[in-house]
Amino acid sequence: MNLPLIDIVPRMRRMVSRPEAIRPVMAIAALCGVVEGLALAAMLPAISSLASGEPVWGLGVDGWLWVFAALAVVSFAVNYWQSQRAYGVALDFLRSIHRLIGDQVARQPLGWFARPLAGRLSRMVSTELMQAGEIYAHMFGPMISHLSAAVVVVVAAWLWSPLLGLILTLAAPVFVVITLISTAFMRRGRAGHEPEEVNLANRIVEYAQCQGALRSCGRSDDFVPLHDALGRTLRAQRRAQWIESVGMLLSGMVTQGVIVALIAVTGTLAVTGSLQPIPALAFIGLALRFTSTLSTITESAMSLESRRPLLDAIDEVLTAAPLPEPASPGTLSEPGSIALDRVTFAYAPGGEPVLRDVSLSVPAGSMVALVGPSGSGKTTIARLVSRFYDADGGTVRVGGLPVTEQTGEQLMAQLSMVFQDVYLFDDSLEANVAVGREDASPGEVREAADLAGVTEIAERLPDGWASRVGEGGRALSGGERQRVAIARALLKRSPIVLLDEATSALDVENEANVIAAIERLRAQATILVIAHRLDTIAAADRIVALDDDGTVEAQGTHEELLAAGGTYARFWDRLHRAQGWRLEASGTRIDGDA
Ligand SMILES: Nc1ncnc2c1ncn2[C@@H]1O[C@H](COP(=O)(O)OP(=O)(O)OP(=O)(O)O)[C@@H](O)[C@H]1O
Repeated sequence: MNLPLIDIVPRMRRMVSRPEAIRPVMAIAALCGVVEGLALAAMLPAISSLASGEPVWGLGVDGWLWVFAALAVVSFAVNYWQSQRAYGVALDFLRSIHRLIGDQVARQPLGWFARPLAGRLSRMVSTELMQAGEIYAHMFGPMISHLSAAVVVVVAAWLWSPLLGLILTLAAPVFVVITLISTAFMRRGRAGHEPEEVNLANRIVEYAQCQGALRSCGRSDDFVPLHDALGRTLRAQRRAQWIESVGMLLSGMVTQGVIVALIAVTGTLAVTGSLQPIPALAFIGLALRFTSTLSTITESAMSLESRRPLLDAIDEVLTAAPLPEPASPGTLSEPGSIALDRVTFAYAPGGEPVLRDVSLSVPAGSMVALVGPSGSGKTTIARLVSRFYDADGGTVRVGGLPVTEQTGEQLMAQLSMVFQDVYLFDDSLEANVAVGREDASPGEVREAADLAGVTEIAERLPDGWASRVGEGGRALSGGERQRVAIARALLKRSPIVLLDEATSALDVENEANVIAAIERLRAQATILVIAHRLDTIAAADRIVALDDDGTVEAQGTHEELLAAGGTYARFWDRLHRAQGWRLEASGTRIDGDA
């Protein structure tokens, strides 16, 4: 069991740009506590003086009232100073944590973003960081000042009367124990419902994203995963509330118990004559404030504990290890080429391999088509080439150098990715093409757009090149988005293009544009294409056919593979019949044998 302050403070020091500013804030908070503790302790001589009418320690009632007034002014000033400094640290945290998370995100391999942790990011940066900032602004300071006030009161009680000092000292460990127990209950409760809440948030996003599919099945009111997640979250919250309330109940009961015990002990001492009645009364007043200070510390510890899951999540993002890479770029022995040498890969560590012993080579300037049944690992190969993940066995080379020996920047400079789920920014059509190369002139942007058939899209849209494409590019069709991605690749002029052809049927115009754009890409880059269309497969210099167990079934030219028969010949035949049927049915038969 950990007292929150002990392990949370060092963790939070790593999240600010000026950790050295935290110590003064804590020191000032401790000073606040000292002043508060002195004011509480001054009750003993002040009440004694009031009751006896005699000066105590040279001060009468008036004198003690002045002491209280002076302490109140000092307390106000120190509290103000402390909160200003604490806000400064909280603002520093908010500024630097966004940068730290941003840096981490930029260093992570692309595969990291498929993990649930990445989904957690948006919730984290939108709401949870503010809550974490509150720890600096509102939690550390009061907790420390209450702690130091409690210490001052105990010391003052010892000085006033060792017997009273002993009584208060004995009460303190009870609160330490109760704080440990309550925070443990709180932690247990949170651990139960936090994962369910994250899951619920993911299901809500999924529900919003799959509205089209649900409505088309007439099931938009009945999304079972969301319903289940909601039920589980409610049950987990109820359970957590029970567990947390046990902690709070226990802490409340013990506080009351300690108060009663203090009053009983003091009363007994007064009755037996060990303590004068007036000092006993003053001591009871002090003891009441002392216990309320201790119980405030317990409450603060519990509030701090309630923030632990979000600190854990921030920590998990900040400590996520990027894929190892060298400090400086290596030398490329075969620029523009790709080679996989006996590559094996599983998404889950120790899980069933998705790729087994895959070897293939894409010489510079060639076009190689990857074909195979759904789930055979074609996209996974493209992901390993772009180092979304590292292979478990074998070597992936780009430009002749293993991807693990290249810096991320070096690898990305060689690649353009034109995948099916092309993401466009909510900006103009022109700006979306220009993303391909930062220093491209407007003329070069237009030229690339022209070659990829994007000019035709611009001419159709009401605002031409300035038309906004909507978030993710939703104002454009899938084929149009892919043309924009090809224009980016043409503009970037990277030596290698990884292309995942659209599986969905493109309209005739889009299809013709995409085919023409691929031809232009071919003139300037090596292309590794995940091919779904007859024309692309037939036009490739080489074809790599994968089997559904993630092995390479055969590779060679189209003619060689057809002549060899096997899976590829059957696959070709099926594709031929399917696409031939589709094109004839649309009334615009295009020769599928092209
Ligand atoms: N991020 C992931 N995490 C876990 N498993 C995955 C992930 N992505 C893909 N897989 C699994 O890996 C296998 C290969 O998937 P991959 O997408 O590479 O196949 P594919 O040949 O490209 O399929 P398709 O033609 O349908 O796109 C599949 O069984 C798939 O379920």
